[in-house]
Amino acid sequence: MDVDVPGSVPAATTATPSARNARGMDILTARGLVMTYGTTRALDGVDVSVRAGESVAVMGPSGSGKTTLLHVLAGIVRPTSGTVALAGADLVSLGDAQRTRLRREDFGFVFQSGQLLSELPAEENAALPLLLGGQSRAAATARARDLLARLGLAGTERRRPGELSGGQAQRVAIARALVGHPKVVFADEPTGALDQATGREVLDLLTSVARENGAALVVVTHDAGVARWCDRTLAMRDGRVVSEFTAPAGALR
Ligand SMILES: Nc1ncnc2c1ncn2[C@@H]1O[C@H](COP(=O)(O)OP(=O)(O)OP(=O)(O)O)[C@@H](O)[C@H]1O
Repeated sequence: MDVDVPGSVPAATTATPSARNARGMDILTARGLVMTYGTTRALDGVDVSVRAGESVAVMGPSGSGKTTLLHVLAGIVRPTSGTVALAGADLVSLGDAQRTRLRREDFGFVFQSGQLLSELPAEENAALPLLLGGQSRAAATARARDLLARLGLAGTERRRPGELSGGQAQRVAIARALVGHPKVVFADEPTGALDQATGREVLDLLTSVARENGAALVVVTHDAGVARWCDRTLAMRDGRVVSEFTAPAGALR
């Protein structure tokens, strides 16, 4: 699809110092990202900064490099060249074990669908990162239940994924992404498998609950209405960020 970002203007003219400092310090900074697959330049010189607690939507046509950018920012793949730093620490040069630990402790992930374990009830699915990290079952499920309630799922904590609607299952996945107090949540088409109304409800919850929990959010989406909930929207084309829209300060979000 084509990007339709209302009022979008070239990136270089939007990021004024006052707007950039509105929410906090840069937590994630990428410079000069290039990613080539054979002759394809999936990323062709991308600079991106994400501030602590900020929500950033990434939009663009199919093949423009959105998922590649998300994976490089999250340390899932190494770029061909360029740097990614989390709170000043260079992700690209870390060893695999350190990058895995950092991903587990500092990042949360929400994918399109199919990420819950079918045999576990909602609260254990949501608590999983804490349980795997060695937290007590009581503390982990208490935190998970709090988040599930905030996401409108009070009363469904003991249901297994097969007993939840698609929108409810994605809300459990959001709880799981946030349960460990990550610095950044990455979401790749988190509403792609949902109808538009349910998808918008889930996006609204994802952005507001991430904000409440102090997590920055980077979300790849085809829903042009996402600018309504995110602080900033980046539009990509041919491996580059071609425009950027910053929501006005004080916008109702
Ligand atoms: N592992 C890979 N091997 C080879 N080429 C790849 C690989 N991953 C991505 N590409 C190519 O890089 C380009 C960008 O892909 P990417 O998945 O990042 O785009 P996208 O904007 O997320 O697309 P979509 O909206 O369709 O998911 C495409 O041309 C794609 O074919």
